[in-house]
Amino acid sequence: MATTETSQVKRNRDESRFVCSCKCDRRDASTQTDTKGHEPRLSRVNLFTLLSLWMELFPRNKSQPKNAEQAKVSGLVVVQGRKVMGLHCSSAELHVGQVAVIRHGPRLKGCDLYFSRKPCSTCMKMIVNAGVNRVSYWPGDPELSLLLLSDGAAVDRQGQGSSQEAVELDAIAAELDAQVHSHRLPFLEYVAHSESRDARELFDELQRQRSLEDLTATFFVTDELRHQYILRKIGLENFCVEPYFSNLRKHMQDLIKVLASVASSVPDLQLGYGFYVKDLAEGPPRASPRASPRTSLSQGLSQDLSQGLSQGLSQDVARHCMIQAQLLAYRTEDPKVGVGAVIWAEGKSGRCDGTGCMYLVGCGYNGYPGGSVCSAFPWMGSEEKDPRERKYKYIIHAEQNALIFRSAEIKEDENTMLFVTKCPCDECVPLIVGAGIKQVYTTDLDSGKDKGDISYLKFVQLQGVQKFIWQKTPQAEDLS
Ligand SMILES: O=c1ccn([C@H]2C[C@H](O)[C@@H](COP(=O)(O)OP(=O)(O)OP(=O)(O)O)O2)c(=O)[nH]1
Repeated sequence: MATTETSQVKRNRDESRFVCSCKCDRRDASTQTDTKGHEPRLSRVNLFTLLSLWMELFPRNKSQPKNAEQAKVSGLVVVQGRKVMGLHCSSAELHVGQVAVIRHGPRLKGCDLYFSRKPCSTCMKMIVNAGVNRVSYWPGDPELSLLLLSDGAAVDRQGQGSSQEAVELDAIAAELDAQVHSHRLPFLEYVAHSESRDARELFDELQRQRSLEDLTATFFVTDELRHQYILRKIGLENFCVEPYFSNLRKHMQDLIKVLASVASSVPDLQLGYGFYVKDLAEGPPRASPRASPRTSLSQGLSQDLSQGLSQGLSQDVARHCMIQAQLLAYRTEDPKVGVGAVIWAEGKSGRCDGTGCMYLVGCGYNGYPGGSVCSAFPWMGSEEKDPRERKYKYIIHAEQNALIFRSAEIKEDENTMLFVTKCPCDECVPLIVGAGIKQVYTTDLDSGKDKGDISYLKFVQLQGVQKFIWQKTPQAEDLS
């Protein structure tokens, strides 16, 4: 197994990074910021770490029985090279490591796995034997929780680390969190159009605060002694030493803050917004606010599809997927606007995953061609007079990258759904239709605009693909 972590941990356990990824490509090596006055961006490692934490929170059917061993739900991101192969979470019956083995089997060879909790030794032995390149996990309470044990005796041999195991966290650029909240965030921008300033600020603060409290309670071990105890038990005793311990906790808190800001940038249903078929005159919205994820996802869907209709996802699943896309947008290489896209499909089988029968098809963000040096490309927008200095001909759109780097084929008889943080432009609409995507979840803020280099005219006329547009719920609309 090609990993040089043991020596690198020592060299890199400094203020900026705990473990250096020795396989970074040229651009990835720049981590949080780019060279041309770009806004700070998330590093690859931080993106995958945040996605794994977020996957742990995939909306689950509340009536599902608890895992018999009381294992904590975990999230997982499977990455091969530049491609995200899967986003998973554990189910009532299976740990997320088992889900990975079932879903990917031999395809795990050479992959990097990002877990939201240190997996148990049973999962770890299978994963390592599959030939993975690296297993990275969030250094909090592990899957087999040590916080649940009254006498402190670990039931699992948590400390038995393999050489592929690593904790990978990059320092967050100081401005990133502020930027996450001030950036042209499409969903908050929509709110800004429709609410008074006071309502907006209150709204914003409420969401963010609530989100931060919930995420901290889930992912952070507030008590330092407990945290040190956990680190020792899971084989990370080196991180208990200062200044590494404080740095580690600071990195963890910074990442949780970013996740809270991103999550609160897609306000939830309680605040009166959701994804609905746009023209309310067409009848009641098809995405039901109260439907549980699995009921609206799986029941009767193929039947509905054969009639050319689908109910749409439950609001909490749709919002969850949009936040995945919003996280991806923070890897953008466009200095002005980050766009993220994820494509999920609803399979006919494979319910072992905590995501039910939903599986990831692909994901992407807007950026310059892979493997290139982005400073070689023009990066100005429409404000630049010289067309040769504008970015539009070079940047690959989020939807395009999601299709190019997809890890699964799009099947005609399945419901395939695109979640994209910006209204698809005229370059992307034909790709969406041609690829066989059946539903698009997005915002239509740009819809109908023609900016010359880029236009957004085709989406309005798009037929045969259901459009779920982020807007006020019909109930909130009635009240206003
Ligand atoms: O379907 C789409 C449409 C656009 N983009 C990306 C490509 C490009 O990186 C950016 C262009 O965004 P916009 O249309 O907002 O242009 P701008 O020049 O950034 O902003 P402005 O509206 O000020 O002209 O968005 C996508 O990824 N997918």
